[in-house]
Amino acid sequence: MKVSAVIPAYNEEKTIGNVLSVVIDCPEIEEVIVVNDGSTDKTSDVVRQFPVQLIELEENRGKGAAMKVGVDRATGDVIIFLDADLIGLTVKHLQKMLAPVLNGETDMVIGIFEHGRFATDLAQKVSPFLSGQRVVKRSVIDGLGNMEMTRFGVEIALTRYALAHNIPCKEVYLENMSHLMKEEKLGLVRGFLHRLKMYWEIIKMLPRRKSSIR
Ligand SMILES: O=c1ccn([C@@H]2O[C@H](COP(=O)(O)OP(=O)(O)O)[C@@H](O)[C@H]2O)c(=O)[nH]1
Ligand SMILES: O=C(O)[C@@H](COP(=O)(O)O)O[C@H]1O[C@H](CO)[C@@H](O)[C@H](O)[C@H]1O
Repeated sequence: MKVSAVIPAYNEEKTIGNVLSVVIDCPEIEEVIVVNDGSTDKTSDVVRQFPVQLIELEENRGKGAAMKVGVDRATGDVIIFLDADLIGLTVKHLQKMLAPVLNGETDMVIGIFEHGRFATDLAQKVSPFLSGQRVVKRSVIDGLGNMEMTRFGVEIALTRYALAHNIPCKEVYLENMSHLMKEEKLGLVRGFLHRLKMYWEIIKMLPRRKSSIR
């Protein structure tokens, strides 16, 4: 099975170089596609220093849309999605995530931070289904109709789709990995406001409760 990496990136000039230097060293990954989701920093300048494909979106369209654009360009049967702000990524992490799909054990893998940093470990312990580190068979993604609308709800949408269709899914632990938090990127106040917006985008993808009014 051919593996494509799809990396959505919005203002990640500080971290995307380290992520790409590891991803291009992973022998199982045959193509790497970065989708610059309307960044206003030097994300694209950094990406151009690597032998990867770069797709530029003129405006910010949200994470789910950036991922969909990347999937549409990708030619692999298996897609590994990675965030561009990872800290501590290694080739071993990538191989640990890829193995269960490549050996036929499962159709989706979710990578969970472990022993990285307290705050990011805790977030993923509480809500592992939000993690952006995923390996997914293309056939699964193709079934998800609304990916481009989901923004930060994309992971919940993927997880819900897998549950609804009995698609096998496995979690693997990614030791000593973390990511930059919104508050670290944007400052406490702006970061927190962006966090609230993200939670709203996630909530919108949750199933609606049936009305109790008869
Ligand atoms: O509108 C957005 C928001 C985020 N991202 C990317 O999605 C990944 C996960 O985002 P994260 O949870 O780190 O949120 P952020 O802190 O970037 O808001 C990162 O690679 C971001 O650059 C994106 O492509 N478009
Ligand atoms: O960990 C979380 O609470 C959020 C927000 O992370 P930050 O610490 O604000 O970067 O990030 C996760 O959830 C997002 C929505 O599902 C995903 O898109 C991210 O990949 C994931 O890291």
